[in-house]
Amino acid sequence: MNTAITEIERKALYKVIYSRRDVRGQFLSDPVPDDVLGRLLDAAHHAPSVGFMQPWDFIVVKEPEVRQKVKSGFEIAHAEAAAMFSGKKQEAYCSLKLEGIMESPLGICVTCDRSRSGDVVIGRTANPEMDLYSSVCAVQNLWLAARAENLGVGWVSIIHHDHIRQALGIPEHIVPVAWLCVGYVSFFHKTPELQQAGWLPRMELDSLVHYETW
Ligand SMILES: Cc1cc2c(cc1C)N(C[C@H](O)[C@H](O)[C@H](O)COP(=O)(O)O)c1[nH]c(=O)[nH]c(=O)c1N2
Repeated sequence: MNTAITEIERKALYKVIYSRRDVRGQFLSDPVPDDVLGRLLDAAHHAPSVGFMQPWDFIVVKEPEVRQKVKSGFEIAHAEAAAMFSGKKQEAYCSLKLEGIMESPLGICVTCDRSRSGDVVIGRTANPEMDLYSSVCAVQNLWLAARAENLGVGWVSIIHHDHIRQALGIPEHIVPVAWLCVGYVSFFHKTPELQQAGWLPRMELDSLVHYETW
């Protein structure tokens, strides 16, 4: 099998990477077809994982009542976060739209089972957090696959994980990693919304790349 990537395929991949956005306020209520959802989850499941541990589970949530429980958790953590800023920064924070939990027709919670393949895992012996990073790789695969399907994804982390655990009945030994709002969108912003709002600019790549030593 020829596994070389063609120029058209390469361009498509970079288009997906550069046009992926964190979506908060542009969700449409159109349902996500099951075959499309299946492709997203399968893309996530093909992420790299430490020792091939595949520590993830995916909780697919369509019911508005369940999503409302998650939204309530966001509201609590959002109020706490607002109190951590002051003055103009607080004003700016409060003006940001930072979730689309009820607007998106679908929520997907990505988790990490830290005990999935026993105590000793290849690649995780010196750095036990590698299992969590693996679940984050699954999130990124899902995010990019969604963009390729013209679906928006928004990661909502302004919520205490125990709240998600309770809302979704997640067992004690499983760690919630991400709540993702998923759905079709009216449009994709060209640049990150936080950049557009003047919160932070994109840093110069040159300032972040070091050669040989720091
Ligand atoms: C781990 C993690 C956690 C969060 C995010 C991202 C990641 C990686 N982001 C999205 C984040 O704000 C966004 O990715 C950046 O602003 C860059 O924008 P684009 O993703 O390029 O559109 C995010 N966005 C948001 O509105 N509410 C949130 O709680 C979070 N939480």
